[in-house]
Amino acid sequence: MADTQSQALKRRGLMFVLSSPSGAGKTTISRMLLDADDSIKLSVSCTTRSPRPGEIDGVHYHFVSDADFDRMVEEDDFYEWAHVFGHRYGTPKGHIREALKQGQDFLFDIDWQGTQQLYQKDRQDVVSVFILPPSLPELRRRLEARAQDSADVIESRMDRARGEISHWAEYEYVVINDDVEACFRKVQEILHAERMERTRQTGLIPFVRELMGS
Ligand SMILES: Nc1nc2c(ncn2[C@@H]2O[C@H](COP(=O)(O)OP(=O)(O)O)[C@@H](O)[C@H]2O)c(=O)[nH]1
Ligand SMILES: Nc1ncnc2c1ncn2[C@@H]1O[C@H](COP(=O)(O)OP(=O)(O)O)[C@@H](O)[C@H]1O
Repeated sequence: MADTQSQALKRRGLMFVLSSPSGAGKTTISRMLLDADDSIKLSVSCTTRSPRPGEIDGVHYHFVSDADFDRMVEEDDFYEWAHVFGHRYGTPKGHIREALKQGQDFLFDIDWQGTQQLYQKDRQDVVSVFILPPSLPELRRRLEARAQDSADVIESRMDRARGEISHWAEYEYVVINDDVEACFRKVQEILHAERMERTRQTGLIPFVRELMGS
């Protein structure tokens, strides 16, 4: 039987935010979600940090110079931006607002500062999820196993982890990333449930009118 709700009813898109201390697994979970779900697109951020091995410009980040970032700030091209780990990161405005109206969902891998800015601008469209590591020693193991940062960068990420974790209660959902598959399924369930949230389903009013014959 056709699923009327997912096929026919119009829906406003949502801004699905994943935050965590560095190394807790938000990039891994984001990639699993993007692979599994054609209806959500990554909001590709700009950053002044250098690419890690395997990162592709325009796919994982737009890697920009300090001067380019300055120009984008001046021209008001960012939806939100913040200083993180001595670099700047920002969400380019692009066509996000227009696309949300058309029902497009966006995934944001951003920190707590960016999440606060989205809350202030578009609270009703934001669904926020904080990913916690099972323990701090495990967080360190993951940063070391990722093997993409020098020892002093790992130290500085560990130093900042407590500060980032202290923002956990500003998020609507909190998931512990112990087993990666289990964590992914929980995050996916949150996304599926939030798509059904009544006020996002803009097609419900005409549907119910017709259902009731008025
Ligand atoms: N506010 C904000 N934070 C961002 C943005 N893009 C990435 N971040 C955050 O910057 C932090 C550092 O990201 P990254 O250098 O990729 O390291 P990671 O934490 O190991 O993935 C993470 O907390 C990201 O969520 C953005 O556009 N805006
Ligand atoms: N549940 C998990 N168990 C073990 N290793 C994990 C788990 N989730 C992620 N990892 C690994 O930990 C490292 C950091 O994950 P990553 O997704 O890059 O974190 P973040 O984007 O939050 O910095 C990666 O090497 C990743 O493969």
